[in-house]
Amino acid sequence: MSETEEATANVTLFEKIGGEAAVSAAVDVFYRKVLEDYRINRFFGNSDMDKQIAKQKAFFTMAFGGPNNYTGTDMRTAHARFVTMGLNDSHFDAVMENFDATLKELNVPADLIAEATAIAESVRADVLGQ
Ligand code: HEM
Repeated sequence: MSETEEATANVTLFEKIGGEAAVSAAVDVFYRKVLEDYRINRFFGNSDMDKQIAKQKAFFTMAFGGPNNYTGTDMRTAHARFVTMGLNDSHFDAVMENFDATLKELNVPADLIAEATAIAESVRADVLGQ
């Protein structure tokens, strides 16, 4: 390992991506895209988006290795009622497309996008009740 690699080995994705400001900006852009996406926006028809955005910021902050202030529900429980509405892999894929497009738009380097995407992918089975 080079000195630079050693120095960055313990840095969390949260820090590498740019900390609170970057996660906050990314979640705002992400939900703008999700709400414009006809494939998935119906699921958010009854949602309080300010609350949802705040929960999602806390969730991704925790999932990316930042401070854990997430007080929301676990992923399986939180999405169970949407599974009964037909939530499936195609919807999850659409969310991931918006996630990827958001990080690209914010010029997040490709290796960090790959790391963030793997984390988001890791909740697929829980979100879909599989
Ligand atoms: C990377 C995948 C996903 C993550 C990390 C995620 C994360 C979250 C979190 C943290 C919450 C808040 C839970 C709470 O209320 O305590 C939530 C709620 C919700 N999610 Fe997801 N979610 C994902 C995928 C999806 C997908 C694929 C859909 C539908 C297309 C979806 C639709 C919703 C809706 C509608 C709510 C409820 C908002 C409300 O309370 O009204 N999520 N999600």
